[in-house]
Amino acid sequence: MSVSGVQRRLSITDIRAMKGKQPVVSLTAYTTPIAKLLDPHVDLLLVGDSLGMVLYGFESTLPVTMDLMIAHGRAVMRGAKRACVIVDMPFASYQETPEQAFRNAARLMSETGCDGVKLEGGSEMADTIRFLVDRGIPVLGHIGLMPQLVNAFGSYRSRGRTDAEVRKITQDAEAVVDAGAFAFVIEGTLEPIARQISEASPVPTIGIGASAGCDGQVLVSDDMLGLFSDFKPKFVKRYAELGSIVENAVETYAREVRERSFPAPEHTFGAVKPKN
Ligand SMILES: Nc1nc(=O)c2c([nH]1)NC[C@@H]1CN(c3ccc(C(=O)N[C@@H](CCC(=O)O)C(=O)O)cc3)CN21
Ligand SMILES: CC(C)C(=O)C(=O)O
Ligand SMILES: [Mg+2]
Repeated sequence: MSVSGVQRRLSITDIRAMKGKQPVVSLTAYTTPIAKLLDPHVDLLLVGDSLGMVLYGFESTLPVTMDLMIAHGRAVMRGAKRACVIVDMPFASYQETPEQAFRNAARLMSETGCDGVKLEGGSEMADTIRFLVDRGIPVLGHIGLMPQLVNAFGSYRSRGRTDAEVRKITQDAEAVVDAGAFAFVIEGTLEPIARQISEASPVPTIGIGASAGCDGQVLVSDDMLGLFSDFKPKFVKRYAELGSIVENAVETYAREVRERSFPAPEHTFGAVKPKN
């Protein structure tokens, strides 16, 4: 609560201060109604570029644009009263130069009102992260499996299986922390490495497919709610089966329309009483 008594959203300082104290609870949100439902229960709402695959049916996150991220960022902000809101920087909006990254990150911040941005990359993005942080844009890092690199890696296979990968991920964690990230996502990484990185990190790590060794967890909401099932990675736990619930509801509706039992008199304006 602020002095005015109006409830304020958690800041990036609040999130960073959770290190060593309590787990950071995070889920993705792309729309106002879902943001409203999740907001009271999570610390951080992530407007992920996964929306390209989940909402738009793209085969990867690469076709996602700045305009899409801004539209969904604005939608989520309208539903968030308590949670910190972070918006993903889409592919090709930050990799060119730190200046390009600043221009686009600043648009995400000013046009959505979000609290910070997330970008994928380790040591190769450290200068960019530092450039943004120094200019007032909080950055959530993202290392390990980086979906925007799917064409370079050829798959969404978990990371940390070779000594070279372990060294690279460990260096990436250090680089992202040194560059000033307030926290970072570790995706698709074997437990021992994720645990070791988390123990060494002064800022919270937020895992997805990266074990309970991380300081917090994030999942794609549609995955954990059973709404998205084009693929089901090993790390997803289904907390609900909303897909089946939707199927059953639509099946019943279709049957009732075909047998003319819907709409009933209670759904009808000026209903004509049946003659007996
Ligand atoms: N709905 C959704 N959930 C996600 O977690 C997610 C997205 N979309 N889009 C962006 C990336 C892509 N992600 C993915 C996509 C597929 C697998 C997957 O199928 N993993 C397999 C192993 C694949 C392999 O070995 O080649 C698994 O069993 O976990 C994992 C992460 C994670 N992110
Ligand atoms: C799953 C999270 C970390 C993400 O980057 C996304 O949803 O795009
Ligand atoms: Mg993402």
